[in-house]
Amino acid sequence: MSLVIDDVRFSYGKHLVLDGVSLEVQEGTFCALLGPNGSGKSTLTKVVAGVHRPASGGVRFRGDDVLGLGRRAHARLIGYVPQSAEVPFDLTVREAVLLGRTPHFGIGPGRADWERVDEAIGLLGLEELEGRSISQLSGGQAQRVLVARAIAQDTRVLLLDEPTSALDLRYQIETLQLVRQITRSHGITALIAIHDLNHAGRFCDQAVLLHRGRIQRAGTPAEAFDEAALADIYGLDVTVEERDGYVEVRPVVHELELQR
Ligand SMILES: Nc1ncnc2c1ncn2[C@@H]1O[C@H](COP(=O)(O)OP(=O)(O)OP(=O)(O)O)[C@@H](O)[C@H]1O
Repeated sequence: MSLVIDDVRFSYGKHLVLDGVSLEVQEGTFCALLGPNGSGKSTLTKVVAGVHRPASGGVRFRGDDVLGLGRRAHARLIGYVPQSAEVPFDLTVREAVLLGRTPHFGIGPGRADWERVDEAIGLLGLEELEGRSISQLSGGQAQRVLVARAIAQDTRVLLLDEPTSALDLRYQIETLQLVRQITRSHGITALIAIHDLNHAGRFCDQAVLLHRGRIQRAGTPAEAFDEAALADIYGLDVTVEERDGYVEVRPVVHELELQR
């Protein structure tokens, strides 16, 4: 039982961005997508989210084709947290989180929908902001609303595209802990595009390193974070050590020699 990405190729015009990406993520696994800027992480999450249609290859969940699903069925199966989202009209935080419930209800939300909304607002610590207009939120607050919306959507798969990039340290940790916890408690499969190798090493079960649209290494973080491979992919020397049971990656920083 797993999410399978099978030999996906995708181009923007003539620019090939995903060059035969294959990946299997078991149910209940928290998987990190890592790699330098422009390596294809966002594009891969967008393909799985149904935003982009691949030129070839497929995505399956529990053996069923995901990309052929209608919009509503897809949204009941897969939740997606984009890097940022524009909402065409102004909403309160609570209304924005309710948008996550639209694949589940008919004419209007029922009590169970509002319960899920309130639960997600509580999980993301947004209670004090719930009546606030989303146009008045800080970047990090808006990012937490997007995560709450996806959690309220109550899907089997959760895709998160750099959901912690605007969060302060406490909310970064809390959000990653929350996602890890729901993968454990609800058997949800989560795929997160993230830059911080150490956060991935601390919270994720599986790590996938993308470079120029291809997977270079995959496995547990300890397996994937190979010093030579990371140096090659990022163009920077690093050391990898185990600390308190987790892998820790540190850049080797050479002082810049500035020309006078
Ligand atoms: N809408 C677009 N049109 C054309 N090219 C795009 C588009 N979006 C992304 N690209 C290009 O595709 C490549 C992969 O981009 P993508 O956003 O998937 O990378 P990423 O690994 O998520 O990068 P980052 O870490 O900077 O967010 C890049 O070269 C980028 O310039």
